[in-house]
Amino acid sequence: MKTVLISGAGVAGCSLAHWLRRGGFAPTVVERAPALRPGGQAVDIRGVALDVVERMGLLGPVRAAATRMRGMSMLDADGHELHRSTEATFSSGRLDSGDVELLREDLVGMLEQLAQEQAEFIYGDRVTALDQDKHGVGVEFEHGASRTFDLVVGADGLHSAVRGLVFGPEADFLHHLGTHLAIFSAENFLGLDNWQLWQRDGDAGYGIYPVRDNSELRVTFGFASGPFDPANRDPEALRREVAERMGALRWETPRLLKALREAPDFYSDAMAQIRLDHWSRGRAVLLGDAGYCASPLSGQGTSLALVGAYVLADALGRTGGEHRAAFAEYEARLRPFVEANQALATENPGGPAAEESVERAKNAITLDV
Ligand SMILES: Cc1cc2nc3c(=O)[nH]c(=O)nc-3n(C[C@H](O)[C@H](O)[C@H](O)COP(=O)(O)OP(=O)(O)OC[C@H]3O[C@@H](n4cnc5c(N)ncnc54)[C@H](O)[C@@H]3O)c2cc1C
Repeated sequence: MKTVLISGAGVAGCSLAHWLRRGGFAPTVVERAPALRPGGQAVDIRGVALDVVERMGLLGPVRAAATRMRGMSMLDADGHELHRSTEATFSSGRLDSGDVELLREDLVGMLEQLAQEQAEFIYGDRVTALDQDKHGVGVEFEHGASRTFDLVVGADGLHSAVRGLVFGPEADFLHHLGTHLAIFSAENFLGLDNWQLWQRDGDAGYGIYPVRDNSELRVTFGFASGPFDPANRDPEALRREVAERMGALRWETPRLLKALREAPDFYSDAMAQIRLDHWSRGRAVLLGDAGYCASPLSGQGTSLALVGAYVLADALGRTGGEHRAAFAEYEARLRPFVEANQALATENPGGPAAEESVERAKNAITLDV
């Protein structure tokens, strides 16, 4: 049985572990965090990605966990309502579309549970060195003993370590989109009932919505920023920087600042895309945000990860694990889909992509060849 090391237990890594096991491979997932990572806002599953979820047997649970937003209000800098909509929200698009929006942590929990039954999971460790030859890939870990695998997959997100080890420095592939995001939870002190608030104040603003039956809020704070310095990724330094930027805003900022300081699930990153000419080198291949992050602005990062995992496992299965042929097929099938979805983030700077573009992009691939 061919062995595959997957770096990263996010949407991409957990999905791939499931599909590889079903295809007769032996996957091992190594995740840097000590346990499943909570936090983040809601993510969207759209178009072809819903078919993938259905083939995993998860469409029912995913729909049951979907957010139930009724609409949204846009606010001015002092919190006065400028406009409201019961047809669409910024986070999920049209409310009558059939697409699913759910909390990232709920989706990853379901995917991890499915994969856990079949794959080896190692938490609290990470790859530190890779050494490929024609027989396999020698892998060194920060804590565990060295091992050899037939293949290695980098599914370790925007700042992928596997990409760094195999392809080179992040700065060569990361395209900053000019904004930085921070996401954290708060009590529902605004009394929101399945209703989103979006507020803009100059080049910064909040997106706020209630989750878990309105029992808590997830707050997104976005602000214009220069290119992200990958070296400066200490979470507490980021939290201080975010607090400083939030301090310039009016409205509910004092209470939001208190929530930011106390939040156990603070997450922050640059809005950026990853673009590479090739997603594989030898026995190593990239998947999801690690290889082709489209940024939260596209609304399609989760769907790309789900579809990418399916296509990669399918290609490996049909080539009997012959990685050169499989990686070439994976890339040929997936690249047009990736490009159509990355374009959603840049088509209308400062606002959402056109509905027709989203419809086209979310279905720009067929699962069966
Ligand atoms: C905590 C968190 C919150 C997020 N919140 C949002 C959100 O609110 N909205 C949104 O649109 N997108 C969010 N994202 C990004 C979104 O999940 C992805 O764009 C999308 O789901 C694609 O998933 P992925 O599996 O490729 O990458 P990710 O979801 O980023 O998963 C990558 C995984 O790899 C792990 N990892 C990182 N480095 C290493 C390493 N060196 N070794 C081992 N493991 C490693 C990470 O801990 C993570 O579990 C979030 C990501 C994270 C990690």
